[in-house]
Amino acid sequence: MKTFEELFAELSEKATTRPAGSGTVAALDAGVHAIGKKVVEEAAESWMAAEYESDDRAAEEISQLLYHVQVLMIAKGIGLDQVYKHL
Ligand SMILES: N=c1c2ncn([C@@H]3O[C@H](COP(=O)(O)OP(=O)(O)OP(=O)(O)O)[C@@H](O)[C@H]3O)c2ncn1[C@@H]1O[C@H](COP(=O)(O)O)[C@@H](O)[C@H]1O
Repeated sequence: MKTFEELFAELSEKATTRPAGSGTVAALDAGVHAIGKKVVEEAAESWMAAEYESDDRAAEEISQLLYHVQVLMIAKGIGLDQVYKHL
């Protein structure tokens, strides 16, 4: 288990070190357009799971949404503080 901040630190490190086999590196290489499509896809899956599936399934889809949102942030060079200042 990891926190939102811990995942962001892990993904940021992967973006810098670019380890072989990293899905995050592949997603970053695919670009903002492709990452954005994944964000929309996972948002829709979160919505559907919340309406029609168990709370645990909804939580799983939401975790995937948060992951892809973080990848989008890293692709754009947007840090956590830049987002948090708007909360
Ligand atoms: N938390 C996640 C995470 N959540 C979602 N995903 C990706 O998002 C996809 C979402 O699942 P779906 O079932 O919707 O995907 P799919 O449509 O079948 O998959 P694709 O064909 O789109 O890949 C997963 O297949 C993963 O590719 C994640 N990929 C990685 N992480 C974590 O990110 C860290 C770095 O991962 P790597 O960069 O792969 O090392 C690790 O801690 C991982 O646990």
